[in-house]
Amino acid sequence: MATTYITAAQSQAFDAYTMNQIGIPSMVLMERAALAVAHQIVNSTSFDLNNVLVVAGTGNNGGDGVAVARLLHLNHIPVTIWLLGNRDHASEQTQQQLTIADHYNIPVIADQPDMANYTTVVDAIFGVGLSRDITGKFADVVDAINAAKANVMAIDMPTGLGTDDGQIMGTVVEATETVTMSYNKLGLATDNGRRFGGIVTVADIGIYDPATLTERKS
Ligand SMILES: NC(=O)C1=CN([C@@H]2O[C@H](COP(=O)(O)OP(=O)(O)OC[C@H]3O[C@@H](n4cnc5c(N)ncnc54)[C@H](O)[C@@H]3O)[C@@H](O)[C@H]2O)[C@H](O)CC1
Ligand SMILES: [K+]
Repeated sequence: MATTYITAAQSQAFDAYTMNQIGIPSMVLMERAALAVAHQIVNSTSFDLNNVLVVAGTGNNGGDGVAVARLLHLNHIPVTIWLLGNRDHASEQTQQQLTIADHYNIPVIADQPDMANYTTVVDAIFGVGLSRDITGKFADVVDAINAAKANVMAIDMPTGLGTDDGQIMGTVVEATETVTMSYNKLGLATDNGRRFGGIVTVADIGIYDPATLTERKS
């Protein structure tokens, strides 16, 4: 069966269709995404789970990351969330995920930690919402992740890699693995995609392609 590759716009359109036309709540899609990522982190041989750092943006990619942190915590894996930005400016779903994480007393830090303390990093900074070059503080965070020895699991896309064309948008996370939602992404099928996305897993999270009204093909 041929693999389907999509763009960021298609990904966002399929999400919207599944939520708004079919009626699956965004938090359900986010939970299914997080379950797929957590499952891969636990079952892959790539990751030493002694101490995990989830680096989360304030968009829904970050929301996925916060949900992954909670799932790892429930799996008795030590995990810390490094939240990049103001919690009050986070998306509705990400704020809800942070409130949930608070109930489990999962530490949420704002300042860069000593990266040498962590054995695995989860890249939940930007996904298909990346819309411009990464600069300033965000670029410094990407550099810190790449300088660390820990293996990296990227959620949906390695932060900084263009979803549609695999262009490096200022800088890019060097991921060991990527779990991308619903369909593979055109940017992951490029030389940069292979180099910075690492091993790619496509997670079926119940997103439907409105054009074919069928489940994900493969
Ligand atoms: N229900 C759903 O929509 C699901 C989405 N999933 C996950 O959501 C992300 C896409 O989330 P979104 O909030 O649209 O965008 P990001 O989190 O990727 O980016 C956040 C935000 O950041 C801003 N931004 C973009 N580029 C830059 C930059 N270079 N510097 C600073 N800020 C930037 C921009 O405003 C973005 O909106 C998707 O990847 C999935 O991980 C779920 O997985 C499934 C359900
Ligand atoms: K990411």
